Amino acid sequence: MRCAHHRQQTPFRQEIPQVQTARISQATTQQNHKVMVEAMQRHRDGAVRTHVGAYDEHLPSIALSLSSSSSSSSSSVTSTSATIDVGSFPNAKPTATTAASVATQQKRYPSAPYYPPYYASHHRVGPSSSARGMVLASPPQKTPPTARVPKRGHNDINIRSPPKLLRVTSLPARCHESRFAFTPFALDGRYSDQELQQLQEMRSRSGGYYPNYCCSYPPPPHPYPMASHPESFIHSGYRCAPEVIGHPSLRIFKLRLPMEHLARLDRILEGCEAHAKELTGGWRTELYSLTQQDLALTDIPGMMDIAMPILQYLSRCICEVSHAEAVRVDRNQPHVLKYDQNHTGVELHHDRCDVTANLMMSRSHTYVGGGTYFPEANTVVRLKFGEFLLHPGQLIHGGTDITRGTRYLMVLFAHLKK
Ligand SMILES: O=C(O)CCC(=O)C(=O)O
Ligand SMILES: [Fe+2]
Repeated sequence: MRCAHHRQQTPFRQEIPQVQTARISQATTQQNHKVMVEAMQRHRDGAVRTHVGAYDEHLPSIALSLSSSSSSSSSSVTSTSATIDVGSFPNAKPTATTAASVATQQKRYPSAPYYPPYYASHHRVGPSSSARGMVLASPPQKTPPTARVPKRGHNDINIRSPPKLLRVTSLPARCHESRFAFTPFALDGRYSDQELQQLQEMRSRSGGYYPNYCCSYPPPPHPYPMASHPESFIHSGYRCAPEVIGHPSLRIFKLRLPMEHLARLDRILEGCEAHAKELTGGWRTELYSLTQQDLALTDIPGMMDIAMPILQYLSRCICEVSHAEAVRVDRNQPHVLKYDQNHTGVELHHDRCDVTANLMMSRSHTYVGGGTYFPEANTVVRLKFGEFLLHPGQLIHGGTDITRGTRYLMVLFAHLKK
């Protein structure tokens, strides 16, 4: 049965990597600010939340930076402040702050030349003289502010529609003495305030990525680690700690099938290839609209019996990482997806399910290229034989092209029962 909408293309997201690139390469220009604001306006509809007062480059696709500092000499920077019109958002009101995580950062890196980027008190946040506007600016600081935690509700602003950049001004500042700028984030509602704080925690670990690092970003003390709070769980004697890919809030997990199930993967592939030979279209079953070579195991006699232990294992893992009691799978699940020279990859899209499982059925030496690309994690995940990925179906991802060989995945679209 054809299910044209199961993988949904999301064209507005596809442009985001460009925005990211623009920010990395030329984020110090006013033009870039404009580009980003326009991008934000283009890509966001409905409720947009602008988070004022924190840098975060770990939201590459949703954090659109309007602030910048560029080295004009070894000891000075030019920072930019801007005016945002919030007059058209009558419901603008403060919400929670992320400053607690700034304090945590300071504790963690006490000797680093790290200045908490923002506190509400450094900004003049409030209606400007033009009644319709809100001026966000921060006076230079003579001394680095000490860690302190503003009350919740200081420096975030909720708005109902995208902000409008009215004016950008450049202000001189002394490096390591002050820092003033701000960063509106456009958030799409999937992030809670708590998650925002976690995201904020990661900011200083990406030295080099953000162009301002020269001034106040300490070098990362260690590479971006696995989850700070890895979720581990036990299955039939197995202790399994999923590796977290990207930021934990993205909920991308890499796991492995137990060894005893691996041989089943080869048997399933043999069954699929034999079955495809019998079909007029071969692998071209038109099960889905974006991926082009898929076979539903339910259509191949005997296959579900072989796949059942794997399916159960995947389901249990999905339950564990999602805190769900049970999973329900769609029709045609699991299915096997084949990439070869006729179908090399799949564009950015999201899957119409709560959790997607992608299980690698090919050995790494049998193909070149290929991987699961998550723009929000800025990562291409390459699985080894028997490894599988769990990710929210709604998280944008794509399959990067293979350039040689054949890459098979077992894919499961799952819905959670809580
Ligand atoms: O090729 C991949 O790794 C991703 C496949 C995918 O996104 C899908 O099957 O929906
Ligand atoms: Fe997908």
